[in-house]
Amino acid sequence: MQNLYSNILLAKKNRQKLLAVLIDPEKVSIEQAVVLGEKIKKSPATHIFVGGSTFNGTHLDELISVIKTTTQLPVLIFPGHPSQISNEADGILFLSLLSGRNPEYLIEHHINSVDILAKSNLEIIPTGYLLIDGGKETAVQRVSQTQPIEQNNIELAYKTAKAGEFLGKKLIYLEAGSGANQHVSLEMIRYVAQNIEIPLIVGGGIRFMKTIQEVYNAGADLVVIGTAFENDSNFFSL
Ligand SMILES: CC(C)=CCC/C(C)=C/CC/C(C)=C/CC/C(C)=C/COP(=O)(O)OP(=O)(O)O
Ligand SMILES: O=P(O)(O)OC[C@@H](O)CO
Ligand SMILES: [Mg+2]
Repeated sequence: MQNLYSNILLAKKNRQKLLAVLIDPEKVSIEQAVVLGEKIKKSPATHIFVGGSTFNGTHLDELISVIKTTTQLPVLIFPGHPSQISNEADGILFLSLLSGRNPEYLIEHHINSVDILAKSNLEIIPTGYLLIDGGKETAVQRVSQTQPIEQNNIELAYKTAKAGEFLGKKLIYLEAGSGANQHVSLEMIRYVAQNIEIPLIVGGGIRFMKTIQEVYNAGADLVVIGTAFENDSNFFSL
């Protein structure tokens, strides 16, 4: 029995902020994974997310088991596709792309994941995933063929997140897209965080330690760092 979600809730209750490092399996070899795992172990990260928009699942089990030899941090699958599910992880963010209107990303991939998930020990965490315009076309947008919510449409972001909560999602993830020019605005984070009960994840385009703090202060419970750590594995010690 996993307790990933209850630990996230507990952290929120205690105002303890969480930090996930995103590992893109397409960019990391098995050899590199050992070094990366050691770096993550020394970093302030509390979670490891594994996933990529275009990854096809090759060497995923091995990659995760190698990472797990280096660190005890919980590993959560952050899937772009059902092929990215691995039983070596601890849990999965069962994303539904609520900002878009593509049925594949609202329900189809989920149906196609049932056989593997029903047999797995993964803790499944229903997550409302909202793509917010980050100033350039992102991989998620391209792959999912959906339009992001405009940065200035705070009302729509809020209503989409709240509808997700009413639907029973356990987390809301505001995503500006990997390598976004602009992260989700602090104003949008503040408004959404103040008006939902469930924990809020924010990621995409966050490049500085200072920004992580600002995003926390605006109300994010968990921040995701991908590109900044991919480009510099000493990012957190700067
Ligand atoms: C439910 C299952 C198993 C699959 C569908 C899950 C859904 C709805 C995904 C939403 C759309 C999507 C393609 C999300 C990708 C999330 C992700 C892993 C992002 C990180 O990858 P990037 O870093 O953006 O990709 P690149 O490195 O390829 O640019
Ligand atoms: O790569 P970055 O820009 O840090 O984005 C992380 C994550 O939110 C992408 O899905
Ligand atoms: Mg990436």
